[in-house]
Amino acid sequence: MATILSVAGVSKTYASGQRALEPIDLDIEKGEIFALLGPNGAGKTTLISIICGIVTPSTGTITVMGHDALKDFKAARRLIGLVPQELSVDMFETVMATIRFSRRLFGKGRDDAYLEQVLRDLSLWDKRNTKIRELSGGMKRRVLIAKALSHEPDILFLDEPTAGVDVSLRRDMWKLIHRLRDKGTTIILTTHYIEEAEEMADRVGVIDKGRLILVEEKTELMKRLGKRQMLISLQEPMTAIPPELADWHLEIEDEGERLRYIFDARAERTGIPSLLRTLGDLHIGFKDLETSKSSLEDIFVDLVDHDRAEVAA
Ligand SMILES: Nc1ncnc2c1ncn2[C@@H]1O[C@H](COP(=O)(O)OP(=O)(O)OP(=O)(O)O)[C@@H](O)[C@H]1O
Repeated sequence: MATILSVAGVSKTYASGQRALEPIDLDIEKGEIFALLGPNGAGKTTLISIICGIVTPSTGTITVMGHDALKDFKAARRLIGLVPQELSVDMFETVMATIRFSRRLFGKGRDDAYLEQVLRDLSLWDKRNTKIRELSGGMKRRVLIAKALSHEPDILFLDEPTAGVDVSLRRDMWKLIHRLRDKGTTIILTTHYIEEAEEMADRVGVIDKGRLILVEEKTELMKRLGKRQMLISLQEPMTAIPPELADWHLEIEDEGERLRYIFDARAERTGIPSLLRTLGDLHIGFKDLETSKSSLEDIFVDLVDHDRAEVAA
């Protein structure tokens, strides 16, 4: 895969003295969906704003398809579309006028056929002559995406694309983002919703207190750090784990009604058959078994907690 965007040694200390980013190195591959995860104030918006030329970095360089984003700002910026968190449109303009204007700002010639396609893809075509203030919140968000796509960018940044959006609209957005990727757009999004990253991202970056603490393929990450667990609902409550079951490190839950067995999702041998055999030998009856995998959310919380514990130590 070719690198489309390269961030090298980018750090930021705001004029207030607030250190928002420690030096960050990150390469984005052409055609991927990259999700940047992090708690509030971690530095996600700062990083995106630096790449998009809205905030000046304190150190470092950014290269967008061979263009230095600081020295050759216009050329680099033309390759990028940004969907900001906040509404940034003239509410009294129509949808079509807004995106035509935005396209012109980037020095692109008029191309109504392209803009029609963008609006159709976003289910906004019927609203093209509607003033933005008359649209619903979800539609307004789509206009922001249309605006960001108006100049045919190669890379699309979405800062919290579905914050405050209801579940069905969120799912529509996910489909839309997938479609854009299928058409060849590279997508970088920030999100609080881990489910969003789990659903969409090819790769995940985790940022905490201005440091990029991890960048990894999502499926690898989930395999590597994911755990599985089995819940065993007992016929008779248990007060203490019998010594014969010590090897499995079981936990007693629900006042003895359930046993929890946590095991490694990668392990070939899970220990479940021998555990069940031993339960049988001990005449411990169970009503139900339930297994589940940890979600990206569990992994994320573990990672950030672990990172904070290390920084504090
Ligand atoms: N213009 C600014 N001046 C001073 N400090 C700022 C400025 N913008 C952001 N910060 C600080 O920089 C840090 C990182 O903020 P940033 O907005 O990048 O985080 P974030 O990960 O996007 O957070 P959120 O998820 O809440 O949007 C925070 O401590 C924030 O208070």
